Amino acid sequence: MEKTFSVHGQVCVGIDPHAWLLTEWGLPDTAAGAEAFGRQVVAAAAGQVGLVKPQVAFYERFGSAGYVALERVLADARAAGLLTIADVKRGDLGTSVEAYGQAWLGEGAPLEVDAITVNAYMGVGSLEPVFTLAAETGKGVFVLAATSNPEAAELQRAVITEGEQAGQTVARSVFDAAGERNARSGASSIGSVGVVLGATLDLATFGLDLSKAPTRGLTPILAPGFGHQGAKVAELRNLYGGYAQGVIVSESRSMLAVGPDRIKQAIARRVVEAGAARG
Ligand SMILES: O=C(O)c1cc(=O)[nH]c(=O)n1[C@@H]1O[C@H](COP(=O)(O)O)[C@@H](O)[C@H]1O
Repeated sequence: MEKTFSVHGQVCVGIDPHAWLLTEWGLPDTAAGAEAFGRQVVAAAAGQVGLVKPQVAFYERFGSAGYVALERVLADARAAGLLTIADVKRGDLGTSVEAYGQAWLGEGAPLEVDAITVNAYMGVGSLEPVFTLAAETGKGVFVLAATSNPEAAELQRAVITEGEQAGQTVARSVFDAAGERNARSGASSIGSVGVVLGATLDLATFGLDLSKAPTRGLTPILAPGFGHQGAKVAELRNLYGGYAQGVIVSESRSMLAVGPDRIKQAIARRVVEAGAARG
């Protein structure tokens, strides 16, 4: 990831083929339309950024044809040297979560990507098989910790009353669990267990203090919420403090909505802004 960041910066282009976007791009709201959309976004992103994040839901709505479309988009991204984050928000236990891991992070799997988003509602520990697989394959996992949607605050700000994490918010316990794994793995730079921290949030109200970077194993942060949801790239350092070097600045609609003819320029603009914000 450091190499990607140093060569291409921290911007990630979201690939979210909403029905209305397909219409605006002159494409049908079908699997073929979502495929063409994804492949055009990949072509525009190639060479400008290091990361793309397809939102799997927009492909899944077309069933098996949607998955074939997604496989082709992912193949294009790989061929273009882009790292891929599948936004699947999976979560389960035991051998079931292990199977999800193999589906997305397994070497040679049809849907193989470089990282996935996961949900810790069944406990961070339930995701251990995916963390193990990610470490073995050199891939990444982003655990939802403080998400950008307003409905999440009640649950994610809730304070734990029992066990080792008593007194911490749920969001903080997820963040700390990721940090512990990155430090434990001996990573001297950016670790493989990341968290999702929405850029629209006041993270202090989630019990999170990001002012100082850890001395071992920086936890990477997937940061959606820029652009359409209102967060500003120029605020990167204010939002993520000592962790700013490991933040993936993710945007979908705000870049995609400019249309196929102008998306390349929109991406280029954001890369410059994020570079300036990172300092
Ligand atoms: O995991 C995510 O990527 C995610 C987490 C979060 O807290 N908020 C959030 O918006 N997302 C995703 O990031 C994308 C945001 O899209 P835009 O709001 O169009 O930039 C969508 O695919 C969301 O599902």
